[in-house]
Amino acid sequence: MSTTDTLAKQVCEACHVDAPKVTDEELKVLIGQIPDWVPQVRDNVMMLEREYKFKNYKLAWAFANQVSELAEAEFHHPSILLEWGKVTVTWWTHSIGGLHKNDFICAAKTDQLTQ
Ligand SMILES: C[C@H](O)[C@H](O)[C@H]1CNC2=NC(N)=NC(=O)C2=N1
Repeated sequence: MSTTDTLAKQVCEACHVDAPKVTDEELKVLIGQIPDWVPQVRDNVMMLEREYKFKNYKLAWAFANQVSELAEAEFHHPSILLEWGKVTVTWWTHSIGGLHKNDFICAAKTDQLTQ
């Protein structure tokens, strides 16, 4: 079982405003488990982002719906940009303005949707 699988098998914990952001050390370890995801910083908020490519709009739309279902199941919600043949998914934790372990779990779960 890959470390991504391990991460994907975990469930998100309820996140409160004083939940800890991942440390730099944790970031290094966790990002290694989801190698296709890129840390991005926007308005001083660190996020995880990945682009998924599809043959057409309909397939991209169906994937975006699967990600939305995942978000509701985990009650942790990403930004989803749906375009023709492409879906960009961005995870971060609004309540702490940065990255929590939940974001890495959800990124790994998002990857599993394409397998
Ligand atoms: C309003 C609602 O409680 C919040 O948006 C919840 C649910 N979904 C969430 N999703 C994300 N990504 N971060 C949050 O802090 C969060 N909190």
